[in-house]
Amino acid sequence: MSTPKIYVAVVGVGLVGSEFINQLLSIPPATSPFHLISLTSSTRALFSHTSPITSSSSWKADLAASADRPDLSKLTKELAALVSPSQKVALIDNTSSEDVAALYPVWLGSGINVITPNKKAFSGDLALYQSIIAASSKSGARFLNEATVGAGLPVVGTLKDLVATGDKIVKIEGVFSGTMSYIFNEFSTGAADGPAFSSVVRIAREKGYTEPHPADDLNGFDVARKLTILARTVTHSSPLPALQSFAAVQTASLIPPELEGTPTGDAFVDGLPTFDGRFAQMRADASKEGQVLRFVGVVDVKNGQVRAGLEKYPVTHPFATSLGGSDNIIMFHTERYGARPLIVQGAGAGAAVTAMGVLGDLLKLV
Ligand SMILES: NC(=O)C1=CN([C@@H]2O[C@H](COP(=O)(O)OP(=O)(O)OC[C@H]3O[C@@H](n4cnc5c(N)ncnc54)[C@H](OP(=O)(O)O)[C@@H]3O)[C@@H](O)[C@H]2O)C=CC1
Ligand SMILES: N[C@@H](CC=O)C(=O)O
Ligand code: NA
Repeated sequence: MSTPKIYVAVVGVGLVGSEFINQLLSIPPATSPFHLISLTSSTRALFSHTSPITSSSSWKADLAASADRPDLSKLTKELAALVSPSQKVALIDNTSSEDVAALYPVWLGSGINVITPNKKAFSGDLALYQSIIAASSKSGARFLNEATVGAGLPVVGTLKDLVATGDKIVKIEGVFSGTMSYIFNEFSTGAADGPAFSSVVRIAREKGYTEPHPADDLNGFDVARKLTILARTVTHSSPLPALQSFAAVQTASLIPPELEGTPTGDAFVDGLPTFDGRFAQMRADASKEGQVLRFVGVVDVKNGQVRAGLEKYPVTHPFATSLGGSDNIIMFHTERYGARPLIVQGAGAGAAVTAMGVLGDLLKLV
């Protein structure tokens, strides 16, 4: 008897969610190990496990035409009823919602596997993270979150493998934000002048690199969340204390105080040009010293420190010479790798590479 196809439910159909659905549906149905049975946006829902969604050209219109409103507790019951020893079910959270993240223990406890690029659950309150781990180990359902750090780049999986095989992590450092990478690769090249800061932020947003609210990138919280996810992954094998939340990371925000609390991303980006002069001055100062600006993060396991901020690097440093676009670069300094760290580098944001990371995780359930 052949294994039944895995039922897949998607919550969140924005940039990453839409691309994920299209990548999933591009696997030929005859060979696909998945049945896409449910879609939930912030306003509409579709559930159809007897007649799965197969068309990448019509799912958006079908969802928009649905009379059903989103109801995650109903969805939970419907999915839990499908779980059996021979039937796997996966919920893909493609939102950045804390409310959705808070449901992971319930889903995992019901045997529903959770796959997500959403950082909130793994970098927020330690109690939520611990209840996710407990629910997963009790039911055997898996949570997979490769795309939470470095988008599709193999960062979380690499770290898990290093830890599981007994290597000792000394330090993880690098450029962890696709948005910050793009901004500073374009803005600070070593020259004394260049494009306006606000204009590169606007382009990063148009390219789909930023969080739904770009202030969540510029305040350093997105990097702090990624560092928390990595720090928690190494904690059980190191002297680094488990971070209570990403808020415990030493983070230097780039948000002008006057723009703190700006409610919408549009208003935030519209308000930035007023402060272009401040950023231009920082670029000119770095340039005078033969340096560039880069926003970096460090999980210093040996010294028990986790921090993120804007730093200056010589124009000859790899952070200045080898990064382009939304590139992330992550260096794992470990006992086994010695003086030459294991390095992962490549695009660290954008819908296509992030959705690939999510789909890659889903394929691990097969
Ligand atoms: N973009 C990127 O490069 C990367 C993104 N990520 C992560 O991927 C996730 C998605 O990002 P992205 O696609 O760019 O963001 P988007 O804002 O484009 O998409 C998020 C979607 O989630 C929807 N949503 C919010 N709350 C709910 C809810 N309760 N139920 C159903 N849908 C909901 C939003 O709807 P509405 O707009 O109507 O509120 C929106 O369509 C985020 O967690 C982000 O951090 C990770 C790595 C890289
Ligand atoms: N906004 C994030 C998206 C990926 O996590 C980034 O810019 O890195
Ligand atoms: Na990744």
